[in-house]
Amino acid sequence: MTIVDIPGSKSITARGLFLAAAAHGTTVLGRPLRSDDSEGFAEGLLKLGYQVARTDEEWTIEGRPEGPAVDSADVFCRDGATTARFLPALAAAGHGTFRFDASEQMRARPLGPLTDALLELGVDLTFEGAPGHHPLVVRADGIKGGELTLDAGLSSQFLTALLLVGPLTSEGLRITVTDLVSVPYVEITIAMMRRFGVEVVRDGDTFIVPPTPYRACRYEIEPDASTSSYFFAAAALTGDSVTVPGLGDGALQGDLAFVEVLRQMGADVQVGPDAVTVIGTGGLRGVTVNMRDISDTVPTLAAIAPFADGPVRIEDVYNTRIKECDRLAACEENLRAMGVPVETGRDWIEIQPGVPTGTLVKCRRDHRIAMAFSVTGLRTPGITLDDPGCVKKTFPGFHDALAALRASWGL
Ligand SMILES: O=C(O)C1=C[C@@H](OP(=O)(O)O)[C@@H](O)[C@H](O)C1
Ligand SMILES: C=C(OP(=O)(O)O)C(=O)O
Repeated sequence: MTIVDIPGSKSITARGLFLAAAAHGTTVLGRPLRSDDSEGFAEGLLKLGYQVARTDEEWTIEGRPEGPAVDSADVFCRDGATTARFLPALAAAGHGTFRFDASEQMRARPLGPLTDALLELGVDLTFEGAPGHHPLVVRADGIKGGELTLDAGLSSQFLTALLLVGPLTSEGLRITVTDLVSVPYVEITIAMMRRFGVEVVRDGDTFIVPPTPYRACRYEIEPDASTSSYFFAAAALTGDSVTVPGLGDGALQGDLAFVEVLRQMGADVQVGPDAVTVIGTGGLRGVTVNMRDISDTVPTLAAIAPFADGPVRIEDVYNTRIKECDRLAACEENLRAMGVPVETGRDWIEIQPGVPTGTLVKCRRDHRIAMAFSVTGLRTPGITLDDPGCVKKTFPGFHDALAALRASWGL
């Protein structure tokens, strides 16, 4: 049994930072993720004048329910969509002039449904370039609140940003969604808001957020379930076993459901109260799976799919085309380069059994493409990455962790 120490959840760290900044009192986040995305979020808060003290073990944040401590700031959100989508909402509830920009990759990703909602709420917001994209300037003067209709069919992060800012508005928010992807991420948001003292009421497609103040707390961040998927997949692929402590049946992250896909494919999966173990059983079955709720794990499944005894078909994942890269296209291109038969459509990919050959993986600056195809490399000699460093977005120590796993398995 190999125990793998997985760093903290990116999504929980980002929400923890937002909630801590918005709360009354001092919050301590235990075991936060230290990666480009989460450090970028923390740096953004610092730019907005919040106090954030970081050690490897915990981050301490002084809350400012009144909003940013500076009256102007220029925030660079790097590649992180949580930073780029959540922080403008936080700033809009304060007072001052705040500019947000992001990397070329993040500039290309959509923001429109969120910014339309903020405009509808009366926020003074302008785009320097293409409407609905970074860079943008928020001239903030508080948010009154009210009713909204939101299309969150491209990203649940639009809804999360509005839910998080809801309690900071003077009258609260009532948000009706016309479409919604990645639902488990919204559940993380609501559960964490509850820990910070705010109860969101859900009535069908409508989310009602009261103008209740957030209260600081001490919050322990669980290991990242999406990151864990590479190690669980590695076990399923090689016939070895991996245990991730700190993730269990009470985990908040929907991406833990990836282990259920591995179970369907034949792996032995044990989900206990404080740990999850995946044991490979020597073969993988083909599967058809809807991954709308867990789309960050699509590349992980695609990367082990050629080793299954039948086709692996992944459905309902259009929005993986607007992540760090077009992930369906990236998976298709790399699998094809390995000689694996693969087809894609607007929102699906189907991979046939095959024997992948070594190739230079084109990562498209996407950490998940790099990490996923590194797992293929456990069974395929000669897999190299054109951009190994891009893993820093969520797991700078990934290559060392995978090397340690290889060593413990004698691979
Ligand atoms: O809210 C979050 O923390 C996230 C939501 C998901 O995005 P979408 O809602 O855009 O699918 C996920 O892919 C992303 O990595 C993190
Ligand atoms: C899509 C991702 O990140 P984000 O949308 O938060 O940039 C991811 O981490 O796979």
